[in-house]
Amino acid sequence: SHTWGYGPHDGPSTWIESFPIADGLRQSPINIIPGQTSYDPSLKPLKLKYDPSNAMDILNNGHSFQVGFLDEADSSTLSGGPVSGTYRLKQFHFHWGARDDRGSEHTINGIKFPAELHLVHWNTKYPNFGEAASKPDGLAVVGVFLKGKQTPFANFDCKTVLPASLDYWTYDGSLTTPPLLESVTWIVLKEPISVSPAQMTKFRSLMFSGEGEAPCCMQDNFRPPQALKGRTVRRSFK
Ligand SMILES: COCCCN1C=C(N)c2cc(S(N)(=O)=O)sc2S1(=O)=O
Ligand SMILES: [Zn+2]
Repeated sequence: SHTWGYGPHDGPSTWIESFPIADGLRQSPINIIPGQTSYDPSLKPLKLKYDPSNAMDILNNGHSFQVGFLDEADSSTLSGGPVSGTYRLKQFHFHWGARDDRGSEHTINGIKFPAELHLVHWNTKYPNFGEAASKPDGLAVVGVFLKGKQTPFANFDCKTVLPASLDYWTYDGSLTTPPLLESVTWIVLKEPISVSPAQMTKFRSLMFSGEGEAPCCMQDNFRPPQALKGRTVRRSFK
């Protein structure tokens, strides 16, 4: 089928039919094995600057929901960390499971979290997002695990969404959804943030299906871990 999804007939195992790069050398997500990562003292601290006034819209794109940001200026940016230059925030979105025992895309020692947040940034050395998305250093996505916990969840503001620690793992990877472009420097934070059961229920009440179609709950919208193929995963912390 020309559209891709997460079901039995259009899910991750079928994507290679339309996107041969699915079996490429730097595919994402991956399973992170902390004992097999290498500490790189030359890695700089992550520098994240987010301006809530840049938030523009929220959209159900049929495979997640995403919050879009105005990216005409360097007001919401990522710099430092494993990247050089300045990357602008374009959108953030989530991946989650039908139940709390799965949902994240990256895993740690095979452990899946209930959900994972992706903050997508593009390299301002390129003229726009579309150009950047096809370059090996074009995108930088910050991945944040969500773990279950009874906790009130204030209004969603990028400043409050990040955990206390910005310690991270980093590796060269790809988009985890078609077109699976191998243009992403992945920066996966070690410390998860908390999300309440009510929040997870809200995620699972979203729909893959559109208006007037048979309702199909949006859940299990995650790609399983892909082969490392010789890549090194570096960490910013001892
Ligand atoms: C030219 O545009 C190519 C596609 C653009 N994007 C669509 C996605 N599904 C997508 C998934 C992303 S993820 N799950 O790897 O962070 S980032 C991202 S995205 O960069 O915002
Ligand atoms: Zn994602």
